[in-house]
Amino acid sequence: MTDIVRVEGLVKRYGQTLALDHLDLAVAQGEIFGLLGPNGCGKTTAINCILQLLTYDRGSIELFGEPMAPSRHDLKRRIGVVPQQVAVLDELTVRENVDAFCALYVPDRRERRRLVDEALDFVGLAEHATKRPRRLSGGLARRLNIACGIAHRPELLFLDEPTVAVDPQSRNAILDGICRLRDSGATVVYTSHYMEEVEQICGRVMIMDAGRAIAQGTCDELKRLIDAGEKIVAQTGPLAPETLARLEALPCVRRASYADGELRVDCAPAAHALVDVLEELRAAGVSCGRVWSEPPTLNDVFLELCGRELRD
Ligand SMILES: Nc1ncnc2c1ncn2[C@@H]1O[C@H](COP(=O)(O)OP(=O)(O)OP(=O)(O)O)[C@@H](O)[C@H]1O
Repeated sequence: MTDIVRVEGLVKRYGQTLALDHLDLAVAQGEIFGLLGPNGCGKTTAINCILQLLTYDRGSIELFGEPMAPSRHDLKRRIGVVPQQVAVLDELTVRENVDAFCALYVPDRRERRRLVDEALDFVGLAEHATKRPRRLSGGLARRLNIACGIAHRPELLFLDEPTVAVDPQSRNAILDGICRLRDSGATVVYTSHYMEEVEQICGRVMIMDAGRAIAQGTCDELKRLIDAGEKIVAQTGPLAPETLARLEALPCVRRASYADGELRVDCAPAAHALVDVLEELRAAGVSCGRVWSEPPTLNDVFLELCGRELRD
């Protein structure tokens, strides 16, 4: 598969702050690639360097197989950007905003009318087309931000935390829309500090911390990097210490603990421990309320690789 984005050894300093520390990145055609990391890890800086909106100290950047440079307007034309902050003009209506951004790339007025209509439909804003942006809710304003970034039909789209502080309905509409863009052939780079979103839509993910790539791969590949399996949780009455000890003695169990009416059992990777755990509880005469099993999450991966929670 062709790499649409290829970044090698990217270094960016802001004074004493090393924001990007020899970052390598390769995004294949037609994938949604997630940049996942806590606030301040360098996601926005990476995107802005790739787009040549920031100068950088070292490294090489290729887009569509060609070297990227500030003067490469031919490449920039093929890119869409949805910045982290909603960046629209309050003096213009919703429709006029999308048209103004689209006009940067598409001079023909009639073609633009069709593209703007399609973009407004796509993000579900057609009925708000004549409103001023300030009359939109936060979620709808973010959808407008997206419409402005996609109306000219970019082949490569950068979305920088597009769902921060949006309502669940707009969030789902945004995530669904991004998958539809991928299905129509676009390549998407998606930054987020929400692991659930990244797991939901990204084919491959890079975990970033302190300007560095900590790990990358599919979500399943990342989870296989760590030494953790499923968590089993059971609602029970208080448990005797011997019961916890017997559970911990099971070969598939790493740790068992009890707090606030819930038994929590951390299992070894790839272990199928539920039956063994339930049998041990039954043998000890413990009855359970609700019992569930949670697979490891990207937060567990981040915790193990970086020593802290993704959101702390
Ligand atoms: N203009 C700037 N001047 C100085 N330091 C900056 C500047 N912009 C970013 N930084 C620093 O560079 C590092 C990376 O910031 P960046 O905004 O790229 O991270 P991020 O992962 O996108 O975080 P967020 O999700 O909060 O935007 C941080 O330590 C930040 O404080």
